Amino acid sequence: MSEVKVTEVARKLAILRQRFKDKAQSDILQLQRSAGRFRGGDIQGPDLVSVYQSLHRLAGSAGTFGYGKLGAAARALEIELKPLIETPDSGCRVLSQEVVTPAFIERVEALLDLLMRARQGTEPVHCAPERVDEPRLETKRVLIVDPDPDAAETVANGVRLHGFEVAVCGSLSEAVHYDWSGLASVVVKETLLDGHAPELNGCAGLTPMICIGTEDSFERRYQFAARGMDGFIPEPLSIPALVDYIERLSSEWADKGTGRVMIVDDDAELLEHYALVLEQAGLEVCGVSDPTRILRVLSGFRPDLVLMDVQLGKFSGAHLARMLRYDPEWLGLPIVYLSSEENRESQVEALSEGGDDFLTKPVSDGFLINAVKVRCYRARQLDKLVSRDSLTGLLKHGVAKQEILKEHARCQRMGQSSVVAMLDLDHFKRVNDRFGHRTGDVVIKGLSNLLRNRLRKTDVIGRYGGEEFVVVLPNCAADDARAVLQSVCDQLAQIVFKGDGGEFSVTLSIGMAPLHAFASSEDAIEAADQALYQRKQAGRNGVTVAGNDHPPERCADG
Ligand SMILES: Nc1nc2c(ncn2[C@@H]2O[C@H](COP(=O)(O)OP(=O)(O)OP(=O)(O)O)[C@@H](O)[C@H]2O)c(=O)[nH]1
Repeated sequence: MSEVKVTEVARKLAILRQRFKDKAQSDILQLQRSAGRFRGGDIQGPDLVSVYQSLHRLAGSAGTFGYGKLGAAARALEIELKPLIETPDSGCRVLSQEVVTPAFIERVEALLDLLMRARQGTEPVHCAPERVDEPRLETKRVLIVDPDPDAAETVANGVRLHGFEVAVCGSLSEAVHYDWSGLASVVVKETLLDGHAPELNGCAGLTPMICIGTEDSFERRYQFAARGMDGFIPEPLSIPALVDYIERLSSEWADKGTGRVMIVDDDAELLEHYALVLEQAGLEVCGVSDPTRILRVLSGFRPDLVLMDVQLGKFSGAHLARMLRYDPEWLGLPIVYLSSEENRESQVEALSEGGDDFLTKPVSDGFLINAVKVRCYRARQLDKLVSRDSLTGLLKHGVAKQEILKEHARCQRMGQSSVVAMLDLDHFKRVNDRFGHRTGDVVIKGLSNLLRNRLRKTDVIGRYGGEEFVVVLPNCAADDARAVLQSVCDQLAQIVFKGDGGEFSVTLSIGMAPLHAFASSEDAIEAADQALYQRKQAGRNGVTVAGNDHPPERCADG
């Protein structure tokens, strides 16, 4: 996040803090009026309830805005008052004499002092956003650090064929001056890690670092881990295996820093505060203050996680959580209550209705960021397990078809053009027969990685069957799609794979069709499949567009 943006966030947080202070002051004045009545022996049930609610609000929010002592004092009073609120009228009258003592009333009156003292700066206030510099990854650029320029260039060329931009450095001191932001990985030759490697101090956590080396032993691996390496890959180096490693690490890292969070809280200042803090840490946030809008917002925003207050005016967060689970689509959605409820029994009760966890208010900004990121990360990993193919990480057949259906509907609605394409590796059976199934798997992963890197983030890429893939290029004219898909064929053909029986390369056949031009997504897929069949008939290795009158040019059969 830029300095300007950090200052802007700090400015907004300061405004929120002032709003909280004004509101808290009027709440506390109200509390003092009630305390005055209590002193005169006028202790009424409704008055007690409203005092309890004000204390509860202060206890939950004051800490977040930097008034820790005020929050703690309100919390202590709230806890003492709670049994009174839960006791029937007759018992309440007896109990109130024991609880609402002169000392209790004095403590209520002293709340204003705690608010004012903080204003005069006698209470340290930690309200500025805690800066959390997260690595923001684009999985496109790789830095190779190897003192041997020829070896470095060979690796770089291999990795480039998989769709990455690659830069090369000869030493760590040169590497640390390179811009690491947005790197998918830094690949380091093992010899550079012998000795102290002080250049790497402070680099851990910036971007995934992978070591390549000849000696694969416990001692060596441990040494690399101590130097901050996130991965190790032994030589002789297989470029597809290295690319696969880079893909895996960079996708894990990218997931760690991101997430979509929906916050449901009827306290406007708190809601805005949480949203600013989380957005500043790189999360996408959608705030909902009116619980009746939850379902509508959920469908549009599709969060990884919901943070929900337990009491939202007349609505109970626990009931809302139960209601969300009516829809199978939201059965797996993690719901975390953000509440000042500390009582374990009440927490368990709320959890049993459909929530997954509790974060007790007030939470520090840093704790909130980490707690949310960890939960978003887990939710995304789980979602991947369900919707993604385990070998390639691409969308599974059914999920891909759903996405194509959605894109078809979008095209119809917006009048835009998109392209659907079916891709099939050529003579793949021969690869398996000659080099074995495991080598065949490396080829399938190689093509998946190439597709991920060559296509846009918004494109749909699915594994349709064994060695068959489907892609959708939204908002793309047929000529542009054809050029991109042809370049995928060309790049794949240049990649050299290694198997037990020697080196080899593979080719790819593609059939494509304009998604928007068909009445249904099924029809468009069928047309792309027919075009793929034509390409296979006409010699494979290339792209055929559905509906082209003349048969495709015949290519040399791979
Ligand atoms: N290694 C590996 N092979 C697979 C996987 N899924 C399917 N296959 C293999 O892919 C091959 C597909 O062979 P065919 O359908 O005959 O097609 P082909 O040999 O690619 O020939 P053309 O498509 O006509 O060019 C079969 O040998 C399958 O076993 C997989 O996950 N891993």
